[in-house]
Amino acid sequence: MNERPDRTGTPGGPQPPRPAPVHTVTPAGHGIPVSLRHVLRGALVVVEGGLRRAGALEEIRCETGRAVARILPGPAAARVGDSLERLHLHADTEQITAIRTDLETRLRPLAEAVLRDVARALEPQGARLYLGGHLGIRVMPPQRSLAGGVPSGLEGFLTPRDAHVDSWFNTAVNSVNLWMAVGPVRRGNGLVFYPDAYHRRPRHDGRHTLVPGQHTGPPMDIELAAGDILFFAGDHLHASQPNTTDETRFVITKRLCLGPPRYPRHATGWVPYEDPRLLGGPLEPLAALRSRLTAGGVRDLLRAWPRRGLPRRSGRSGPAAAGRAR
Ligand SMILES: O=C(O)CCC(=O)C(=O)O
Ligand SMILES: [Fe+2]
Repeated sequence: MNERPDRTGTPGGPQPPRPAPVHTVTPAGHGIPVSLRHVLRGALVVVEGGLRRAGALEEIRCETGRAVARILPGPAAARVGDSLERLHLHADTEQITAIRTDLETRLRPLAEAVLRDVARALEPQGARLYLGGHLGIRVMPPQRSLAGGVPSGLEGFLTPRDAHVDSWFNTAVNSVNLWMAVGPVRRGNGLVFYPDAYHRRPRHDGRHTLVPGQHTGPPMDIELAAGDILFFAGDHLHASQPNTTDETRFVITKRLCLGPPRYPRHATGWVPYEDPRLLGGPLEPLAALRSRLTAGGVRDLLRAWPRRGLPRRSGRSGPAAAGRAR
């Protein structure tokens, strides 16, 4: 049974998650039939094989294989081979952490290309889309294999992140999460959602912790095949499922905003979203301006100024530069 840290106000204590209701769509020749409005109303939508478009899944897995070969001794890397799900059998926690960190740099251009491709392929949304600077490389080994000095600050990336809403951190409230399965996601190593809590604005402690005792409704989990992309509203209450399976779970996350980003007043950070029309041209340096010229963007400048002067343009360059949104 999956044990979850339980801050949620489920009467009678923690309940095992039930399968979440998801809408499954298949990309067709003309594009990806997903309405982001529907997602922002709370729907969980799976785009079957979305990451296989343009061979992205294979490229990501190959690049990951190269990271494994750079960090593990030859024989261990050979034993991992194509089976990234078995990484924890041949790499210790420190090595997995190093591979994950390496991938934050190596996979960034590819993940950005996937996001641009998906945004282009989506059915017309009736509003401009903005591309999030966030990149999440989420390599989650089975809990029982994590040993020794598990580094802090990697909750949601290497170790489980408790129930949260993404905009408590740095994302916009109108942001949609693209949770892209690089390997299979099982019940027992994925995400849990609390759909009843969506739109109820669950209270948090001012940082990233849910105030206990609130009604969140029952937890629901999901299963994905390698290559599937789950679209969900980042402001769904959700949590990592502590990995009780025998497989390392590997997911990459990017984000899209429907319309100009709106940041909540009490966010602890800020992440840029870029106007794709300006990317790749002379106006590219202005691509994140729309998200900078928001109350959240200005608050972030004021927060950052005394510490490090004016920040650079955006989080697109440099590993984990935009701060890690959860
Ligand atoms: O993958 C996980 O365990 C956490 C994911 C998450 O919180 C997110 O994508 O916002
Ligand atoms: Fe999250």
